[in-house]
Amino acid sequence: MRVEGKSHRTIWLGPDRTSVEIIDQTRLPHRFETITIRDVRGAARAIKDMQVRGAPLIGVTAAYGVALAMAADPSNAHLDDACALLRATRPTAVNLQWALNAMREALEPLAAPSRADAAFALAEAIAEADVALCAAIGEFGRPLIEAAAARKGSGPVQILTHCNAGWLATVDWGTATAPIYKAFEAGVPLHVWVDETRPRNQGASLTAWELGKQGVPHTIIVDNAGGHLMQRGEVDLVIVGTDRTTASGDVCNKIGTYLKALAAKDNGVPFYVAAPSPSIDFAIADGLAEIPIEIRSQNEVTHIAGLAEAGHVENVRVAPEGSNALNPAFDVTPAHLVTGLITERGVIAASRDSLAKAFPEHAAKASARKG
Ligand SMILES: CSC[C@H]1O[C@H](OP(=O)(O)O)[C@H](O)[C@@H]1O
Repeated sequence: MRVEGKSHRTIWLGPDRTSVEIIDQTRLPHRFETITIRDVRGAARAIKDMQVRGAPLIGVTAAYGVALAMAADPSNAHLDDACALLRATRPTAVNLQWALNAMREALEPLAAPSRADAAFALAEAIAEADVALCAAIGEFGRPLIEAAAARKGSGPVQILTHCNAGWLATVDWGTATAPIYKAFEAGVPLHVWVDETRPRNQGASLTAWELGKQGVPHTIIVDNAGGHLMQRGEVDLVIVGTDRTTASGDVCNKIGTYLKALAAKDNGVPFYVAAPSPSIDFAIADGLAEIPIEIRSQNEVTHIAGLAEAGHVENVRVAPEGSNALNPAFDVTPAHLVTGLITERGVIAASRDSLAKAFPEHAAKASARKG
């Protein structure tokens, strides 16, 4: 998307084509800083420390990480080590596994000397495919917002979103924000309620920054205000992202998503999930039982990142010394609470049959693997 008049993607090849540039998202919204990743360890660190985050972008960064590894040492042993290092960074977003499997399947049959060029080409193709997937999600999701505007008759469509499933979480457009950007560009009057999304505030720090840069009207709210607004008719629809959606339509997303889905169900508010196919795990059905939930540092709960007077970003303690904290980074929204999945192939029901019909090749591949 455009930032300060320039078109920006979240990840791109360095000028020497043997390094990768990323936006350091831990510095936003206070500082727009890019960093250069020169090896697979740098890629792994960027994912684990959430300098890059968001399911699609995690997958793309891992793909480039494998390419950097092949540039250093294209041996089978190093390919295995690189994939293991990247796989261990964050467990929940299935895009990471999807990207690593795609890289491995493409590279293993190749002779070592040709692997680096092939790996960079595939990583770039995965990045470009993400842009197209998200743009398609935007086009299929836009009519949902237009229909809400028509139902309202007057006033902006009130959309609530959680965490950051914006262009910062992908290569461009975002997933949940893609329909918002497309509708906004089409002139649909809209306003976005931005869940701050504790503990890392991806909403307040990233989604609000994105929307502000694109001129989209928005208001930051505390996570616990969403149900209150829905009860008062202030939310026309909810659109969120996903880190892993199962073959039966269960949706794993940032912690707090499930509570928004419950409030939406109780108030008759449509609850949509923007779900590109690399974020769908066709190999599993039961999200609660089968999706690994990342448990992150207690410090993310006991401290909050802010901009010090001196201009640097620092963590400030908000909890007493000695208090424990538990920090599950994701939760699972069961399919029956999901109004629809906005995919790159259309808006579909959150059900096994709909997913298998929309993505028959993926369902067949998963079924064949099960034997
Ligand atoms: C477009 S998927 C973005 C998805 O990823 C976020 O998690 P994190 O910031 O921890 O990577 C959040 O669950 C978003 O919905």
